Amino acid sequence: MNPHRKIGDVILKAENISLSFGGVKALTNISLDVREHEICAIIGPNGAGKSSMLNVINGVYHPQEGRVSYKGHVRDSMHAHEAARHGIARTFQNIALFKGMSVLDNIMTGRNLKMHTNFLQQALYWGATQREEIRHRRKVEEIIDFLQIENIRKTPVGRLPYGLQKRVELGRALAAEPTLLLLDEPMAGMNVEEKQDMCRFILDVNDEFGTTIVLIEHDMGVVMDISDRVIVLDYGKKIGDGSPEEVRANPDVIAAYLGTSH
Ligand SMILES: Nc1ncnc2c1ncn2[C@@H]1O[C@H](COP(=O)(O)OP(=O)(O)OP(=O)(O)O)[C@@H](O)[C@H]1O
Repeated sequence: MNPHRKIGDVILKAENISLSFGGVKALTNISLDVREHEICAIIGPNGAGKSSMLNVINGVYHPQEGRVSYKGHVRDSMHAHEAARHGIARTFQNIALFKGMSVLDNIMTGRNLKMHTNFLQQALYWGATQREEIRHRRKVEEIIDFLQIENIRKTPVGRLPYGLQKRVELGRALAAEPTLLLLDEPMAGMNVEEKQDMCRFILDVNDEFGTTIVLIEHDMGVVMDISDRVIVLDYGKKIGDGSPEEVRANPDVIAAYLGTSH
């Protein structure tokens, strides 16, 4: 990791978040901070509430209690499209790409929020629309270079191996030029080599673009290797929060998570 990386101020603050689905308490009184430029992992056994927490952060779920502030602004209720507009992008546990579309076109869909011209403007101002299109294409090509997927840019995503599909999904999230990138199990189902590649890309995104990253990951080796900080959930409660070394030595975490054959 780049020794000159500088972790900044708190960019995202969740305070006393509680979320239930009917009788199921998915999250109980969770508070957490994420600092600018850091890589923060959320770990915990199945059903611990990790995905729910990510969904609260990007406005998909609305907690019954607590509040979230992002870049200093408190949000009582924020919707997913607003989160995206404010620079929060995410990938999903199950790949959510258009399988019949090419890699290039899939990544281009990540630019949607950046497109300023509407249908009428497109009809009236053809030149401006063309220039905007060229600008977006250039950005997408940069991402394709960055992720080293030039050779498959025209390939329909459904024909790619799983590891590459995950990389394309990362590309689509990057196309939105996010400040905060949420990754839900970016390495699930990958072989060792694919995991190493993905780790490198995550570290490079953080390093080169300064993107703050919150990720959910089950692979402990990966989590401990790439994270600045690890937050541990168990049965919807926070039981650990600290550096990888601190979390590794936390008895509650060992009992709840690391001690199990997860
Ligand atoms: N939309 C929903 N409707 C009802 N219950 C839900 C919903 N989403 C999550 N839950 C419940 O909330 C709890 C936390 O689930 P969540 O998916 O957040 O856990 P997780 O830590 O991400 O699990 P996993 O590692 O298996 O993905 C579980 O008991 C789950 O069944």
